[in-house]
Amino acid sequence: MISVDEALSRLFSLCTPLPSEIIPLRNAAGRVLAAPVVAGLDQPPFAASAMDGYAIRETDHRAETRLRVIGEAAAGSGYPGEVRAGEAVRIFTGAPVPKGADWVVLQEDVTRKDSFITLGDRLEHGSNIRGAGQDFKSGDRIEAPRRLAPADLALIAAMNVPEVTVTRRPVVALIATGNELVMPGEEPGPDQIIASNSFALAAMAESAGAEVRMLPIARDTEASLGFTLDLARDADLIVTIGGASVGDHDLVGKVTEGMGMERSFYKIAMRPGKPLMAGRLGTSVLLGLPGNPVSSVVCGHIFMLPMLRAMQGLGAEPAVTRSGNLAAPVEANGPRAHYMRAKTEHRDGAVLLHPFDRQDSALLTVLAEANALLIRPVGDAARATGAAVEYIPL
Ligand SMILES: Nc1nc2c(c(=O)[nH]1)N[C@H]1C(S)=C(S)[C@@H](COP(=O)(O)OP(=O)(O)OC[C@H]3O[C@@H](n4cnc5c(N)ncnc54)[C@H](O)[C@@H]3O)O[C@H]1N2
Ligand code: MOO
Repeated sequence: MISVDEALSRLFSLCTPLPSEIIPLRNAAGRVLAAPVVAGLDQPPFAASAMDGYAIRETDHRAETRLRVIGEAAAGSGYPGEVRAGEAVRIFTGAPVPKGADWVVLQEDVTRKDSFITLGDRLEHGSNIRGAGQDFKSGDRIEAPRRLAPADLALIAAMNVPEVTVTRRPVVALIATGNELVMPGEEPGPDQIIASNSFALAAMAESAGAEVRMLPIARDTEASLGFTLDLARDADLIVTIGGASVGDHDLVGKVTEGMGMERSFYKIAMRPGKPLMAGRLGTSVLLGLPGNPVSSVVCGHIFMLPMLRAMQGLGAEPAVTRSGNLAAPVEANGPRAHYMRAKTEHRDGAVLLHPFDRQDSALLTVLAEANALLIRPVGDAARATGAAVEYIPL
């Protein structure tokens, strides 16, 4: 059995960044930038007022000065003339500051009578002017790769860039396997259960930017599995669920190899997740997850999500880990790295981890309560309350 790190590094070597495509900015949320975005203008393009008030000269910004109002500047329609000493232009937030003016006095700080204003006796500091290009300048860049967050979309829009070059979404084909499975909403037979894992895995893959195809459940026959795998041929990543272990009905390894899969590995020193398998099948990468619901989802976090990020050009990075402290003692760990379902508690600036008592890899109720995977390294000794540990936030 290879280690989790070795498995991940073999998986990364199967994943190459996908080609890029140009898409409208409106559709770019969550996509990964594949080419830099270059600003087409300065922002703001002109010195702009940050407040509603009066544009004046700084030398007139003196308590109780009286100034003549000579015109108005609003957002979208500036004042065409110049502000001279002793003059003011009524100005609104976002309007270009007229020539000659280098200060905006707040309307709250003046009294207006007819076409004159008188500044108060207590004046605020600060010019209330946003300098041209103070946010960004023409030619400034947003570098790739970068997953586009909502604020990035606003920034790109402000740069006057209506389309972006992004990495194509990885196409993920999800195949649940097993005679015992029926889809939610169907009537299970006496020996059957509901297929559940695919729903978590589909949601996870989609949140990582993938396009997911949930294929029909494959039955435990070579013909059914072969037929369903054929439907997945054009996917970038084929994820099978179940049928990975050593039972007579665990056919994924046999069938995929019969179809020409070059196996990269089978079985890893991980709990849950031991019977993980991977390889290349035609132009796809195949990730064979164990069927136990928790095993498949944990492997989804540790392997599938980093693979999807690598395919989108975000580099070969494992799941993010954080440091915390045990809120309860844990027993010594065995020969497989254990990813224990746990819940975090924030206390006095530290993160405390409460591992769940029940760690059976079939317990979806526990998984749904967990927000962390507490990592127990291979052969780790028993640890007392307070011991420093690493965890993966879920
Ligand atoms: N003799 C051995 N038996 C087992 C071993 C072993 O080393 N020797 N490993 C165990 C471990 S660890 C795991 S993990 C499981 C994984 O087995 P499979 O990948 O072959 O999974 P299945 O047998 O198909 O299913 C396991 C379990 O999960 C249920 N399942 C499967 N798919 C789904 C689904 N899509 N949604 C919900 N539940 C699903 C299935 O009904 C089984 O109960 O093998 C151990 N056995
Ligand atoms: O590897 Mo299995 O997932 O321990 O239950």
